[in-house]
Amino acid sequence: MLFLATGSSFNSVLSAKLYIEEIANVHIDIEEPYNFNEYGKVPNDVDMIVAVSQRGTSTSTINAVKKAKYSDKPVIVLTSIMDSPITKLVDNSLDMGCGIETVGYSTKGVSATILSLMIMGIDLAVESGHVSRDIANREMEKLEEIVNKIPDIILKTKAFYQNHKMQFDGASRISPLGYGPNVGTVREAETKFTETVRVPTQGLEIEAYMHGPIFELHKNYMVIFTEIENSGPYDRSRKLNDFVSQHCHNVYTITNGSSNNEDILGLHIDVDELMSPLALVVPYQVLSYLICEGNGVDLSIPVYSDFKEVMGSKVTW
Ligand SMILES: O=P(O)(O)OC[C@H]1O[C@](O)(CO)[C@@H](O)[C@@H]1O
Repeated sequence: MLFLATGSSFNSVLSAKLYIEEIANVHIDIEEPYNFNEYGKVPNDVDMIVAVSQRGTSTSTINAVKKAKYSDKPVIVLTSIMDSPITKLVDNSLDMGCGIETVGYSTKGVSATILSLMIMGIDLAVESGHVSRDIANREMEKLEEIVNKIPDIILKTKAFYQNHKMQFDGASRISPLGYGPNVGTVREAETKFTETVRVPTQGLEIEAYMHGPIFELHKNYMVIFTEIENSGPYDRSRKLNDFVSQHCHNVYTITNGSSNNEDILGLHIDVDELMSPLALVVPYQVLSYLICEGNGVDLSIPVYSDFKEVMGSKVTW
């Protein structure tokens, strides 16, 4: 499958990619739509192209759908606005069901995109005979359990922020780090912090961080690890965490596990690693909001009011 998505939608596909690949036994490529338009080709072995655009107005994703339609592959759209411009280009659009994102910065849309994609993966797995209906039902229950935990995750994140308010509000550079499916989570942390908090942020996979970016580490910067207990790379992430902590005063961890360490936000949830971005993205969203509030960032005032018009990055309708 080839996915076309940008910004938070790209990050959401990246967050769900490993789960879909595992449950439905498919391979997924994700392309930035602009790059696809300028340089891309649809590989012969692609069976389906899925364009993801929450609001359905991103110019590059719309143009990518136009180009994708020249291939002989089916093209579908996943969006939250079922009469948005992108939906006019295809016969089949799927509603991610979250409605209009009133805050302007993709938040519930990210959770809805990740959840919709995981449900699509389960449906695909059943339809292709890769898993039984019983297994699919159990997977759906697991997703529901995560969604039900979101209010508690929000509360825990708020308490964690209050304990470290000075550090979060004063952060001058943030490096959210993760691995596996949570590379999508930390990419979204990067998008959310830069869009809203507006401090330099780079979300990276732990091993990629070791190959260059770590050398910018300063004792006053902030590093946030994103960890799933008992996952394959967990020990390696802890080891890097220990190393980084020797050189930086503000090192925190967001984990599904529990901890008495005040620098660890333990969500205390039982979650499959491949589903975990659905839960672990929430603390980053809440922290973005709280830091904005703490720093007096008024999100209703656009930073560059003429940007979209000058660059044509969104279509108006
Ligand atoms: O999913 P959409 O609606 O195509 O938007 C993609 C991205 O465009 C933005 O709205 C602006 O770049 C981001 O907030 C968002 O992640």
